[in-house]
Order: sequence, then C-alpha cells, then structure tokens
Amino acid sequence: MRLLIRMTRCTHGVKHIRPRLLWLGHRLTLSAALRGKRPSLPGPSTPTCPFSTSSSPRPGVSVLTRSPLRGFCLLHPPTSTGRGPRTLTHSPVAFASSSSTSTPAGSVKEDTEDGQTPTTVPLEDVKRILRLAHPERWKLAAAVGFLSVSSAVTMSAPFLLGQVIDTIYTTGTDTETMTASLTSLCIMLTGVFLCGGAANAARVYLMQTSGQQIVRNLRASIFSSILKQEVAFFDRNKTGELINRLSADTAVVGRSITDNLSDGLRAVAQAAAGVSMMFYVSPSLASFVLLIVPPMAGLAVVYGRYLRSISKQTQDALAQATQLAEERISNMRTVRAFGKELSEVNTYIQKTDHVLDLAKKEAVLRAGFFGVTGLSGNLMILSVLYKGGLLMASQHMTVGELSSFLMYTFWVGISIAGLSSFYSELMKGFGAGSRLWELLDRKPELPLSEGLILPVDQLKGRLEFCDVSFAYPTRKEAPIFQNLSLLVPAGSIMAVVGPSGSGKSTLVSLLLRLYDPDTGVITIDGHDIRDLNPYWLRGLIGTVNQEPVLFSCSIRDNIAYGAVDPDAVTTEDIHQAARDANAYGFIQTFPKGFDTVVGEKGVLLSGGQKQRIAIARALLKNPKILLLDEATSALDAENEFLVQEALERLMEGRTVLIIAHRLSTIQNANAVAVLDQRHIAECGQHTELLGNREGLFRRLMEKQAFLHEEQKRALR
Ligand SMILES: Nc1ncnc2c1ncn2[C@@H]1O[C@H](COP(=O)(O)OP(=O)(O)OP(=O)(O)O)[C@@H](O)[C@H]1O
Repeated sequence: MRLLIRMTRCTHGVKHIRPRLLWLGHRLTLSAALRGKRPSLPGPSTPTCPFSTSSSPRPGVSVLTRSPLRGFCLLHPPTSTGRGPRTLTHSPVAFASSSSTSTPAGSVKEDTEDGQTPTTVPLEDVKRILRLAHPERWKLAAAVGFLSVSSAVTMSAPFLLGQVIDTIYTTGTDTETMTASLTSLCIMLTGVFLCGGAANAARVYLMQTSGQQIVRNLRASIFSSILKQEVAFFDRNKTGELINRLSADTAVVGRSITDNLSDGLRAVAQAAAGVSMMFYVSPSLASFVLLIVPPMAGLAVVYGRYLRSISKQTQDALAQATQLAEERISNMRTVRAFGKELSEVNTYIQKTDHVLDLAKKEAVLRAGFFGVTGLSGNLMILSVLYKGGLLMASQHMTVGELSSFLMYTFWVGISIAGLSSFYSELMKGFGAGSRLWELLDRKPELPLSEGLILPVDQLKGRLEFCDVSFAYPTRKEAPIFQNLSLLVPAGSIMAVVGPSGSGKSTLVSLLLRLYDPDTGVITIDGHDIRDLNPYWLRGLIGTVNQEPVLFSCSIRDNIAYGAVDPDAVTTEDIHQAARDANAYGFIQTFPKGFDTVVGEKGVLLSGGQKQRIAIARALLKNPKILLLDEATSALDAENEFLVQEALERLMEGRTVLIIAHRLSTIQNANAVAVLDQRHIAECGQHTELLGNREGLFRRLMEKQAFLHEEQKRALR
C-alpha cells in the first residue's frame, strides 16, 4: 500500500488526502463485505467517510346424593389404575435438559432453519409490517427526505472534491487566482457538507425515535398477548423463548422497518448514483471496473454467508453455555446444597471448549477471508490506478477525475455490500415478525374476561366438583382425575389429603380455572365456573401456596398486590393485614420496615416470613373462597405457631379448601377428602375416617405419625 501511495504521489503529485481515502475506502469495503453489512461509524447507521453526510359437552350436572359419611362427597370407584408421572412443581429445582428441543402443538414457532431467516415472505406479513410503521409514517417520511439530502451530498462529494484537487493542480494559473478559487470552493463545500451533516443527524434521530416507538408498541402488544394466554400455553413454551420474542424479535422487526429500510434505500440510491457518476467521470474506466467488481463482490458475498453460518454455530454453542451458567447461578443454593460447584464448572468448561473449537474454525475461515479479500481489494485498486494512470498519461483524465472516480468506486463497493446485508436483515425482520404475529394472533383457549358476574353479597361460596375428568394438556395420556366428585358446603373447611402426585394441587388449579376439566363441571353456588367471568372468579378466590411467590419489590407492594386496586390501598390497610397475618412484628424489625425489598422470589426472607406476607396479601384481598396449600417445609415451632394462627384468622367465615400436611389442620377441618387413584377415595370427618381400619386415610395418618416420630428422633 505504501508503495502505491508513493507511486501515486510521484507520478501525479497528489497529496496525502487521496491515499488516505483510498486506504479508508478499501478497509471499509472489506470489513463491510466480511460482515455482510454496510460499514458504519460508531453511532447509528452513519456512513464512514470524512465527508459523509449521509366445555366439554357438559355432561350435565350429575344428580348428587349426600354422602352417608358427612354429606359432602360422592365416591366413585376408579375406572383404571396407575398414576401419572410425577413432576416437582414447588420449591425443588429441576434443571432443564438441553436436549428437549421438540415443539409440542400449541407452542410458539421455533426459529427457522438457520435460526432466524425465512426464504419466502407472505404478502400479508409485508402488509403487517407496514401497518406497524403506519403511526410513525410522517416521521419516517421526513427521515426519508433527510436521507435523500444526505445521500445527494455524499454522492456529490467525490465529484466536488475532485474539483478541489483539479483546482490545486491546474497548471498555468497564478497562486493568487488559485488561492481565491480554492477558498471559495472550500467554503461552498463546507456549506454543502454542513447541510449534509445536519440532514444525516436529523435522519438518524427520526429513524431511531420512530424505530423505538414501533418497538415499544410491539412489546406492549406482545406482553399483553402473552399474559392473556391460558396456563397450558406456559407449560408448552419455555420462558426464555417468550422473553426472546419480547426483547430480541421486537427489536429485529423495529430495526428492519427503520434503520434497515433506510440503509437499503440509501444503498440503492448510492449504488445507482455512484455508477452513473463513474460513467460520467470516465466511461472507459467505469466499463473496466464494472468488468472486475461484480465477480469479486459475488465471491465475497458467498464466502461471507458461509462464514456467517459458522459464526451462527459458534453463537448457538455459546448460548447453550450461557443458558447453563444462567440456570446454575440463579439456582445457586441448590448447586451449593448438593456440593456440585466443581462438576458444574467442569460441565461449563466442556461447553466453552466446544465454543472455542468452533471459534478456532471460524478464525481460520476469517483469516483466509481477510487475506483473500485484502489482496483482491488491493489488486483492484492497483488495476484502477494503473488503468487510470494510463488514461491520465494520454490526457484522457485529470488527477481530480481519477480521485473522484476512486471515491465513487469506494462508495459503490460499500453500497453493494450494504445491499446484500439489507436483504438478509430484511428477511430476518420478516422471520422475527412472523413469530410475533403468531403470538399476537393467538387466541387464548380459556377466555380472560367474558362471562357472568354475580352479586358478591348474595354469594354463599358453595363449591362442587361433579364427575370431573381431567388430564393436563401436555400429558393427555396420563389422566389425573376420572369422574371425581366433591362437595364443599359454603363456609366450611375441607382438608384434602392424599399421596404425593395424586392431584391435590390440580384441584386448586381447576378451581382457579387455570385449566378446564375435560368432562364434568365445577360449580360455585350452582353456577358452572365456565359461565362465570374468570377475572371476577379469581377476584373471589384467595390463594396461599406451599412456597409463596413474592416479587422483587417492597414488602408493602407485595402485600398490596393482593388488592383488586393496589393504588387504592391505604397504609393502614397494609399494616392491619400484616398485623392479622402475624407479620407486623418482624417487618418492624427491618431497618426499612414495609419498604424492605424482599429480593428475587423473596429470597431475603425466611420461609415462615414469606408465608406470613402471603397470608397478609390474601387477607387484603378478603376473598369469599380460600385455597390453601399448607407448607410442608418444617418451620420452627414459633414460626409454625405464628403461621398457623394467621391462617386460622384468614380462614374465618370463608369456604376453605386446604391441602393439608399437618394433623392439627386435618383435625380442625369440617371434613377431609382423601385423593387417590384419580378420584376421591374417602371423604368424611377426621374421626370417622380414622375409624375405618382398612381405609386409606388411616394408613396415611399412620404413616404420617410414623414420619413425625422419625423427624422428632432425628432432631433429637
Ligand atoms: N403443568 C403440568 N403439566 C403436566 N402434568 C402436571 C402438571 N402439573 C402437575 N402435573 C402432574 O399431575 C399430577 C398431580 O400433580 P399435583 O401437583 O396436583 O399433585 P399433588 O397431589 O399436589 O402432589 P404433592 O403433594 O407432591 O404436591 C402429577 O403426576 C404431576 O406430575
């Protein structure tokens, strides 16, 4: 290159500006081709150039007969035996297997073959993308206007700079005349460049702000659509994938409509203008260049694509390593408890080794690519200079024209590289768009807010499961309930017991209408819950889970979350709920009191404290019906007493279905339902059930008493 510069300077006396432009143009063209992208300066989409400006068939409510035991339950023999597989659904951490890549029906579409890009685009998708941009049309139109101005300035710059060079090297004029015309030309050019710079800044600002506005609207719609989906949808779709739609895909679509479109338009305009100007400046040199550039550009594009596919494999391998790291770090307590730090580090190292292997392969390809394109770029410049030099020697070209010509060559190279990336980015945008439309268009299988709203003051709270059969949508082959019937009279406490995995929590999920039964009905005061407005229904029900989920915000906000309108909740309401939940005392011991932030999933609180905050949250809701899942984890005696007392206060005057793990809870309940083999195996008062020596309840209790003994012995 140095030799080139020297040669150019010696032959024609062109000063430093030209070699620098040549070198810069050459570097930019290469890196752009490599990335399959238009080269850019730091900052959005700015050209790099010193002068650039640019119901089931309702089986009918079966006739219920009162149970001889206590009148609450209908017992149905199981129609088949066997249990569904067990999944840990509460606190225990199960790590996702990286091999589970299948996409069950109902899940959102996986990325296309290369991870992102479709090959064909339905017209409807194009229209949707345009509709997205519609609210921003005026800003976008103004941006395109500024783009035209800045591109015009960019493309006139080489010509004008050529004029400057010719003014400098015009022979036969005296120094004074040359200085005067050089000064006026430079002042004029400064004005033109200023306009171009301002137009480019305006274009970038308008494109960026409208792009962000489009992305924001899209994200709001996607998030709203995700949150409306039925719970089974979340069983099928991984959280990470949905988050990816929300963050990455929306950004890709936004970029595709704004930056990418403007870059594409500019690339087309600049390529056309550049080629025209090359012919204008020197038709013979332009014909020569057009013979050698297309095959070279074609090769660079093909190689660039191959390189990108290798690069994608590296990124995928890295994503797997990152997913492992993310999951292990967020579940650090489990890793530590099992003493798995070293083995996790080793697994991570294996994954990063795989990344390294792929990265090395990529490095070899990149090195080859840089070497070959660097050489061919230099050879091309050399041939243009050679041919141009000959034309200059035969007086068919001036030094200014050759300089202009080289600059146009450089711009055309950049524009062609930009066009290739424009197409692939546009396709990525459509690919991301089609995944988003799928989410946006998805109608939730369970409605959110349609149906009957009953007068709350007339509501008694009588719950009934009538001949309910159910299997989780993701495991249709493993029924959880078959013809299950259960009656919970208004204002009574029903304790549900049963072996692990028998479906106790599933009862709660069905009552909350997180899932609908496959057959049979669930009623509240005789109304099929499928006829009721789900929002209203859930407003009626309070829940406290085994492992309560708190959000990473203040205690105050976590308690207020239970209220229908958290903004209308007064400090006194929150304090009262906390007092009733036996939480006030420990909250006051925290330096920030109710403003204490509880950490991710309430990690900064103890199990008993979390339980009491969750009880306060449920108290604030003042629900007619309570669904409780008693904590199985051992609380210390004081905590257990406080939680129990709070729960009793919470249960007063409500219909309660409680998944019971403690003898005291079972004893205090009005009735006990024993779940087994997909139906209610036994139901009645605690003492009655215990009287049946062969009964399941008695066996369970004996086992529990035995376990308690074991626990006590272990503690001693
Ligand atoms: N979302 C789900 N998708 C598919 N199957 C599920 C789902 N949730 C639970 N199951 C399965 O349903 C069955 C009943 O689960 P459930 O959690 O209701 O049992 P449980 O009696 O509450 O158990 P435990 O006492 O251990 O909490 C189990 O076999 C479980 O694996």
